[in-house]
Amino acid sequence: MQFSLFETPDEESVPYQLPLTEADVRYFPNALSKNDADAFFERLKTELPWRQDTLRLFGKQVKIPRLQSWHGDPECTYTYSNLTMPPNPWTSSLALIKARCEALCSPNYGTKFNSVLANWYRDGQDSMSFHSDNEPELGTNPVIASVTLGEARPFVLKHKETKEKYTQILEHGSVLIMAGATQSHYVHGIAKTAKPIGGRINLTFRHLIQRAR
Ligand SMILES: O=C(O)CCC(=O)C(=O)O
Ligand SMILES: [Fe+2]
Repeated sequence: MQFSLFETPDEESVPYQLPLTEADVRYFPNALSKNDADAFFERLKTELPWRQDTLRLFGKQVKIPRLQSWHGDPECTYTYSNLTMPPNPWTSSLALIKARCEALCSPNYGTKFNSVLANWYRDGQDSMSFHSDNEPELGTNPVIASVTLGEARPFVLKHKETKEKYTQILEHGSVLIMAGATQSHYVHGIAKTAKPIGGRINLTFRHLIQRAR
């Protein structure tokens, strides 16, 4: 399969700064062209080694309501909700999308990503509860690039103190960049919906800091 990753010229990917206090969140609606986004969506569904992970909650093993796959440089073992995940290697599509996210980050942050968490929301019953991406490995004020492929879903940011909520619909081919103090002041999540909807793949690119040994 041939990807024309930079089919969308940079100047068309104008970011929208979300009107949030104590946060820095930018939304690029057409970060990937429609053709590339369609092709990546189909390819990632079959290319990634999707796992159904479970969590221990109130003494019971509970299935996480989505499938996941963790990828990155070899040193990027990730601990998430008591799960320790050694990284799967980069695939060609993940590496191409990573390059696109780094290009979008370059004017403001110059972040290079070394890992990505892929989430597959199979239907409206799959979700992600409110959380902050504030694991110690991410360091202070992490830059996180979140890519959406497939069904658009509302992404809700909630201020930790005022509880004020802001919703951004994340569309097919979009990239959302969270930076600055966003993780310190807000939680974010994807709610379930009873509507009959299709699948969505989300990729959150991160830069993990290696702990001194
Ligand atoms: O699916 C999304 O848009 C959010 C994913 C997310 O918050 C995460 O992986 O930490
Ligand atoms: Fe998150």
